[in-house]
Formats: sequence, C-alpha cells, structure tokens
Amino acid sequence: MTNHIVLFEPQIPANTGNIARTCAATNTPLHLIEPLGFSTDDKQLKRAGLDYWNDVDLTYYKNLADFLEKNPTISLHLVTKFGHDVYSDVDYNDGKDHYFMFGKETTGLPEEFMRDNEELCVRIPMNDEHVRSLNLSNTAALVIYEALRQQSFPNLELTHHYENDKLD
Ligand SMILES: C[S@@+](CC[C@H](N)C(=O)[O-])C[C@H]1O[C@@H](n2cnc3c(N)ncnc32)[C@H](O)[C@@H]1O
Repeated sequence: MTNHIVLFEPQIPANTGNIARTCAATNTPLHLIEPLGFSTDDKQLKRAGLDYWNDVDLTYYKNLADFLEKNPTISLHLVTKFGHDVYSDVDYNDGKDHYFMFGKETTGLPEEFMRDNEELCVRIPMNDEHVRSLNLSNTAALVIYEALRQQSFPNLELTHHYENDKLD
C-alpha cells in the first residue's frame, strides 16, 4: 500500500520543493503533470526541497491525459475546496494505493475534470470569508499525513541519533 502525490501543473517552485521534502520524509512518490511553472533546476525549487530531491521517486507526465492513460486503475482523490466529502472521512487504510491530486496555485484543478469526477473530490474544511484557499504545500502535507495516520505510519521510524546534527 503506497500513497502518491500528484501535482497538476504546479507553478510556484517553493511549493513543489516543500512537497518534495514531505515526499522524501514519508516515502511518497511524486507525480508532476506538465506544464510546470518553473524549470526543474530552479534555485527556489532546490532550496525548498533542500538536498532531498535525490530521495524522491519522481515521475513527469506531459499532460493530464498522459497521467490518466499511464495510471488507469488507481484509487484517485481530487483534493479541492469544492469537494463534498471531508478528506479525513475517507478510508485510506483499505490495502489500496491512493493517489492524491492537487491543483495549480492560480486556478486549481480543471473544472470539467472535477465535475465529471465529483465522487472523487475531497475538501479540507476552511473558512473562506478572508482567504480563497489554503496553501498548496500545506494541503499536501495535511492529506498525506491523514492517510499515513490511518495506516499507522508505515516505515516512518527515526533511524538517526541527533545530538550532533544541526537543526533545520
Ligand atoms: C491555491 S489552491 C488553488 C486555488 C484555486 N483558486 C481554487 O479555487 O481551486 C491550490 C490547490 O490547493 C488545494 N487546496 C487549497 N485549499 C483547499 C481546501 N480547502 N480543500 C482542499 N484542497 C485545497 C487544491 O488542490 C487546490 O487546487
């Protein structure tokens, strides 16, 4: 059972870098659907992901259709504030691989795709009186850790002793 993060056309390198760091820390493969709003040797991307990029299982797709074609039978969740179900009410501990797809920073996931797949949409509760949405990298961390919590955090024990390590 593996969880996956899928980013649809991410634009801000620092967000993708943060998410890559979460992926490295949680053994979560990362799928990037192009076009990306940055080049993969972008300084900010590297800085946000620190030196963890080598530990991320990364796959690129040329567009959404390419992703769906290459992953035809997955358990897919579309993470959007427009979802009916709350993300933490879904059962992720059912032995399946779960793919969590997040939208681009400006416009989110394609509207038609969400409409056609309403039953796959999950939302993170929020008050939208003052903000339009949560930050992309925060939502990815929330959702992946909820799935892992339900799965009892598989293979996520610390293996190092930290007395002499610097904090980061
Ligand atoms: C900055 S938001 C996109 C904002 C866009 N204007 C929209 O309305 O979807 C980027 C991504 O973060 C995730 N997101 C942000 N807030 C969310 C929420 N309350 N529930 C679920 N996903 C959220 C979604 O995947 C969204 O596509």
